[in-house]
Amino acid sequence: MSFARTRVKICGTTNLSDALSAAEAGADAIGLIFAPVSKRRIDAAAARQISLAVGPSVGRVGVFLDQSPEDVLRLADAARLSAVQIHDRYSEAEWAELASFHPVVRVVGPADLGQMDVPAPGSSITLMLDAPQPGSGQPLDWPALTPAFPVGAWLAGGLGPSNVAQAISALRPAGVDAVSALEVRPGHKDPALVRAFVEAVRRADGPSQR
Ligand SMILES: O=C(O)c1ccccc1N[C@@H]1O[C@H](COP(=O)(O)O)[C@@H](O)[C@H]1O
Repeated sequence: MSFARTRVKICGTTNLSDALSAAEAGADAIGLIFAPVSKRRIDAAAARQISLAVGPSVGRVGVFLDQSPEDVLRLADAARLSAVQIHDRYSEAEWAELASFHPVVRVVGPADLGQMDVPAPGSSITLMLDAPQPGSGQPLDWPALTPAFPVGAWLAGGLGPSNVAQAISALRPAGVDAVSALEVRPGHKDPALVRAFVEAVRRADGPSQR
């Protein structure tokens, strides 16, 4: 499958104002983190209010770590999510079950590349490569990962306005995802950095894709 332009997800959204500025900047999706360990955690009621407010053209991706598939399904419904992003290791049966209800972003690390089957085009599972410590702002060694990076996968890990073009040029991901580099403090975005990030992605895509 070829992609018209690199999709952009602004993750760790905890409040309506940040959600609306991400939408206004042109983000394709916002991320709502339910992982109990996160400094950017949001509850289902607040997430639902944001989901309903951003409108139909902005995806709402729930982010989960150390949570069961049952918890994911319950929160996805309560928060009106359009997709779920999973940082856990589930069984093949659990992935299939989850993917029968929601589009799934399955997060993998550099060590997983080449060790697993890549979802077939049209599958409801999309891979996302992230750094081993999610949400830590640590970039990966993109040139070293180029040969193994799966077609159609998304990229996260230490991305921001100043380095996303380099990452796109090395790996040509279907989408990019960022948190730490866009914040004034955990859970609170700098709208200027969010705008700069979206603009940097659009510039990296080239004029024909804008
Ligand atoms: O950001 C978090 O707190 C977090 C916690 C648990 C799971 C995932 C989390 N964030 C994810 O981390 C990557 C990128 O983060 P960064 O840009 O390197 O700070 C992204 O996939 C977030 O969804």
